[in-house]
Amino acid sequence: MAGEPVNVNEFEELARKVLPKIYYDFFSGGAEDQYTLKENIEAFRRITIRPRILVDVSKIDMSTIILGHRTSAPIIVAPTSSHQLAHPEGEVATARGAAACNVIMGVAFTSTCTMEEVASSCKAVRFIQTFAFKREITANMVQRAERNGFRAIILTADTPRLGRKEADIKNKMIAPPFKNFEGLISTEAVSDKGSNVEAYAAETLDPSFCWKQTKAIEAGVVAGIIVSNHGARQLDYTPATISVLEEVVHAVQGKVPVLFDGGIRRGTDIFKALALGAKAVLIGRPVIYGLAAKGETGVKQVIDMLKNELEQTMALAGCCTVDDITRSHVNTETERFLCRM
Ligand SMILES: Cc1cc2nc3c(=O)[nH]c(=O)nc-3n(C[C@H](O)[C@H](O)[C@H](O)COP(=O)(O)O)c2cc1C
Ligand SMILES: CCCCCCC(=O)C(=O)O
Repeated sequence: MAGEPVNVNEFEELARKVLPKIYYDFFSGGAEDQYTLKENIEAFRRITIRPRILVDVSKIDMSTIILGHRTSAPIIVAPTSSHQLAHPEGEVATARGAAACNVIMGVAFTSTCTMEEVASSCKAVRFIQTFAFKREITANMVQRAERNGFRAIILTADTPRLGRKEADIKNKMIAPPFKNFEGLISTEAVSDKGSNVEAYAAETLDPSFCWKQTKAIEAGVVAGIIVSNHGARQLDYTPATISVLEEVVHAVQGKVPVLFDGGIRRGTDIFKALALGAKAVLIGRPVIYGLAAKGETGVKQVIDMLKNELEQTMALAGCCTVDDITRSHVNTETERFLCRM
């Protein structure tokens, strides 16, 4: 690629060049056959946009309110682990990039900078992500989240154990120290069976956690739902997230906002997800590729790129605000098929 990257896919190319193969494989890979990984991207290509023309689009406003926080666009940085494997400044640089773009930063508990380091690095609105960890780890995380001004807790519910990422197993992927666990478990977790990320998981996750224990839902403390398949890193052959988004939106009946992630690489993808009912989207790998390529600047450039592309899509589709984006602005494959019958 000659010159500066002009889209997210070109940022991935840059990241692939600068990262050691073992880390590029870790960030880019999915579970087993990687069917779902490809589908997360391909399913977006099967959705087409139905623009409105001759609309006054001289002013486009992408801003929105997510769980009470006004942001510049319906974009959130997805919680992803191990940012220092992409760049020495790790999650601190990512959070600063998010803050510069005025979007929400999702921080994984399995980050390489501590929650405290991220919190003191910038003014980004921050959400902390947790797995169903053993109780003492969860209690510690909640107390620190409150103390450090995290505004929401994202509970990742699809990980009673870790998905099988075969590249990591072959590469004998070594997890970096996940510093938030310091004092809670041995951060020297090791395994002789390939990826030691699995050793971390085995030591910290509570696989018995189930619906019986999720009193939170009954108590009404669930403020939102994220439609996600973990970037296709857990159970392979689950459907592309964009293909099930609408079904979830219907089931939720507007009781809480529905957020979305998986395979967003273009502003048109964000537009499609909003048209199918998402309040906002989370972006995982593209942010990591920006971080790997250029640190904080790269994170900002990736988010700005997606914002610019969304703005362009809205203008060309005749939508001045995110609320103007409706279900009738997209056609799914099923609808096109039915039209032909
Ligand atoms: C390298 C990597 C690490 C991730 N780590 C976590 C994690 O620690 N916790 C979590 O809930 N999700 C994690 N995810 C899933 C993301 O939150 C998100 O669902 C996914 O990246 C969205 O798909 P995308 O990468 O296509 O945007 C991770 C994803 C990637 C690619
Ligand atoms: C308890 C360690 C788990 C790390 C998982 C990171 C992750 O969700 C992913 O790589 O995907």
